[in-house]
Amino acid sequence: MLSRRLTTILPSLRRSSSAITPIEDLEELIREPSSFKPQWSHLDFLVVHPRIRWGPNSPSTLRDPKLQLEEAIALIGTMPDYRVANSVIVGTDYNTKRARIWGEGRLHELMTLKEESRATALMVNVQRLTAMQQSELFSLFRCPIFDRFNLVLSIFSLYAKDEVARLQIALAQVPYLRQRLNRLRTESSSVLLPCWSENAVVHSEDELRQREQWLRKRLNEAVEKEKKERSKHSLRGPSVAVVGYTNAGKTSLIKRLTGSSSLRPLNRLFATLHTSEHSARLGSGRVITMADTIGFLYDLPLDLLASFDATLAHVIHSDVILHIRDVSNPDWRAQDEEVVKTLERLGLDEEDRKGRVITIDNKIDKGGWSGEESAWRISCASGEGMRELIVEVDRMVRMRTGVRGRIISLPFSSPSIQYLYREGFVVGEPVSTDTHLKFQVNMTDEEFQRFKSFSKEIIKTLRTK
Ligand SMILES: Nc1nc2c(ncn2[C@@H]2O[C@H](COP(=O)(O)OP(=O)(O)OP(=O)(O)O)[C@@H](O)[C@H]2O)c(=O)[nH]1
Ligand SMILES: [Mg+2]
Repeated sequence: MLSRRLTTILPSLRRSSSAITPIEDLEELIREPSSFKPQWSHLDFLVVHPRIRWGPNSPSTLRDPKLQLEEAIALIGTMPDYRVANSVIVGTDYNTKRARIWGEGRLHELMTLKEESRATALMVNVQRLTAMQQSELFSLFRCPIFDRFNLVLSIFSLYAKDEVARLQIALAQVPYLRQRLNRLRTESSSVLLPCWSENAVVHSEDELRQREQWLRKRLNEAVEKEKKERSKHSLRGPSVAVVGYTNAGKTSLIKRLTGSSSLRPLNRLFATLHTSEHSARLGSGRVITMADTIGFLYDLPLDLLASFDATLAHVIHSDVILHIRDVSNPDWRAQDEEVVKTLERLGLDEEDRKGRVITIDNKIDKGGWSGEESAWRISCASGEGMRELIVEVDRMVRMRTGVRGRIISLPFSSPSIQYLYREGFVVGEPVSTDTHLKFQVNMTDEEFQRFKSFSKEIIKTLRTK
């Protein structure tokens, strides 16, 4: 019989556990960043990676358990006050979905390890523990029990900078609560939730449905407002999005190509949590808008990803997508597979990918290469391969946006000249005749029509003056 009396001092909760948060309080929680925080301010983790034993039902995975454990440790390192006290890989028949995951012997070893390491939290490195598993593990370990889902949710809630992000996180928490509805009738329920403290027991399906509807409505409104704001400040030209596994070098690449001083590459998972846009000028003179995006992560739960759809959705509609991979990471193949899967889940099928995605092998200064002929090899650190990549981006942008070369002849004093330069349409030096300048420009048909109506407008204004 397992000892249920093994206790640890529970880390103090930010707020005392309460019943359901009424919608009015939720509103306040979402408005007020300082109250929207992970539930625990400081934790020392025992990280356990369950290595699934090979068997007829085991899932196929390219991943090395050691690398998976390292990634879980790096994820915890993303939180400023979370530390890893100890970590271990333990064989398991996880597929059997046993309530306690491991047998008694293994559990005893883990509980001893937790005590010896003075850990105050347990992280089981699986996508999501069932409500039953979480509750059972809590009754044994007497500390907060994390899986990848609630760890990622805690990270997101700590760094949620605006209302949209906070609403997305609150929405992502709904299915989590629903799964635990009515199942948990112990004290444990109040410490199982990653964000603010709530008690799943007192929720009813109706209350949750109301909350979900309210959150969706608020989220739609907030997204519309943000869209309007964005369109006011929106940058010009074709759109190029940079996607990839977290820490692959997306921000570094955009910083290299745009020189944007606001970008800060960091050696941290999820360093970028919000899409941002930056202007770059290609060799052809075209101005493009580059979007830096949130990194993908192995096993990032679908509903969590879906809750961040609002940000990622427009990325998928970019004219060109750069998929950057860190080929110096021994795990790059599995990461690559995960990114491709995620893009598919977001609606980018194989055919679409072929015509729109440029695959990039980054960090070649650290060694490693995918061996794939079609991948562009670069180093954001040394700048190697950058020139060739820019030429390829230019080619792809032109192909995707149907840009054609044209000659436009304008009088020396035409105000439209400024327009052509400002929009980045001009290629090379103009040729002058006695009265006119001849410009070689690259424009799509749509841009040409817009230019013509702009010129007409200008001429009209000049005439009426
Ligand atoms: N050696 C080397 N380091 C690189 C290179 N590119 C990026 N890095 C480093 O890799 C780390 C991650 O870079 P970021 O550009 O922040 O990566 P990211 O893909 O934006 O990461 P997230 O925003 O966290 O998803 C930083 O420490 C960079 O300095 C490279 O070509 N060579
Ligand atoms: Mg980044």
